[in-house]
Amino acid sequence: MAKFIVDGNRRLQGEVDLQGAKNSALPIISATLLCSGESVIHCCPIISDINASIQILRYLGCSAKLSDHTLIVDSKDMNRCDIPENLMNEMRSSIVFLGAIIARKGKAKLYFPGGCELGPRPIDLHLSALRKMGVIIDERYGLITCRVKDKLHGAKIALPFPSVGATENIILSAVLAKGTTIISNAAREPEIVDLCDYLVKCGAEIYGAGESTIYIYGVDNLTPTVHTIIPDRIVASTLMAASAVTGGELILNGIISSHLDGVIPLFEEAGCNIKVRNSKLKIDSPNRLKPFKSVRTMPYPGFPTDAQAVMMSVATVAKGTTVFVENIFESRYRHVEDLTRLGANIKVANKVAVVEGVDRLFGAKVVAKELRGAAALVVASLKAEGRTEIEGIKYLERGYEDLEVVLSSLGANIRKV
Ligand SMILES: CC(=O)N[C@H]1[C@@H](OP(=O)(O)OP(=O)(O)OC[C@H]2O[C@@H](n3ccc(=O)[nH]c3=O)[C@H](O)[C@@H]2O)O[C@H](CO)[C@@H](O)[C@@H]1O
Ligand SMILES: C=C(OP(=O)(O)O)C(=O)O
Repeated sequence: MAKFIVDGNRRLQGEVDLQGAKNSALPIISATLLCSGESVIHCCPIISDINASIQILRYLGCSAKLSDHTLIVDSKDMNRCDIPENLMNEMRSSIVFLGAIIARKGKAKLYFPGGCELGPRPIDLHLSALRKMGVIIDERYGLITCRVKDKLHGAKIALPFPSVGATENIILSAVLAKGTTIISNAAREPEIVDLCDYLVKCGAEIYGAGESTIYIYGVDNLTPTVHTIIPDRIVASTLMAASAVTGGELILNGIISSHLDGVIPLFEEAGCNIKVRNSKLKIDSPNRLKPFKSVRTMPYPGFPTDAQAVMMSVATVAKGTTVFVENIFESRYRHVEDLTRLGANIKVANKVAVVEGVDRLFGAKVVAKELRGAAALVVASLKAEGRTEIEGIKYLERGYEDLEVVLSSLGANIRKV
């Protein structure tokens, strides 16, 4: 089992290029099933979730080749409409193959998805929307069997919560459905916009992506295209957090600053000086950070739940108290126990965590339990005095490409063993 060894308390300094967004690449990869032929996806991050998606594409009969961050998918020979349990278990995003397979084949047989445990992650909103669009669904023994009686048809779908995955599955099924689909209370994340941009380039008719109401007019077919994945705003937040805890100076290349609107003001509250020019962001951090006023996770454009854990690592060494409220997932404080092991002072009660900043953190052996919790441990370990060993790196590798190499290039003493 791979682990990180980190000798902390070194100031980070330097410049890095941002990787492509995992949460954008994954639904776009499943969307390649909708255009029979060769799609070219640039800036694809090299991470284990992308590898899992490639395995699913190949199982379905498509060819998929990832080389130098460009993924070429040819879906013309797609000849299956099922995904086996082991591949579904690899990641949460396996579920966004559902909408695309149904749209392309009129039937699908999938298991419930796996992925990081953050509390219950039902897919009831995905399934009830598909039912409204004419899909007959049987759920038994963890298997979801779907078939379309006649043709997939558009529908008016009001989501009770702006679920990212449900919005993506509805879009994927609606682009080739007969008639109009209107999604109200749709998720507004930049990754939804990127998926829609890709589909529109393929010939889909989608209006309102990035807003709460999305209109999709079904078309007869889509043609493959070339697309570049947007930069990863959560990796950007993680690197900013890593730099901030060490009092460092970091330049991030390739950002879209509006995607960081929920995050940048918090770093400024903490006393960091941030300058943005075009796609470059520079963050200079003081030796001692101030606490955040509060960190409350919300659907986009609010503060992203995926950046909560790394911001908590920043708060552990601020001079004062920060209150966190996790509003999206029931169990997204699993990193707290290990941060405490490094010397952090954190109390959790249900969705609230209160972090009293401490003067120093100290290296220890810790075990990551999920993706962003793993990133939070890496951030804290960079500040900790002495050696930290972080197990559970496989979770980190779901979403971060060569994080230890990136951090080493900034002066961190971190290695994978
Ligand atoms: C691959 C990907 O893009 N993952 C992101 C996506 O996950 P994901 O798409 O799974 O997240 P959702 O937006 O669907 O989930 C948010 C909340 O809605 C609930 N819910 C969701 C669907 C449903 O059918 N029923 C239901 O109750 C979930 O349990 C959760 O409490 O958005 C999350 C919220 O921004 C991010 O943390 C994940 O990184
Ligand atoms: C929770 C995440 O991903 P997933 O939905 O794929 O588990 C994440 O990216 O932080």
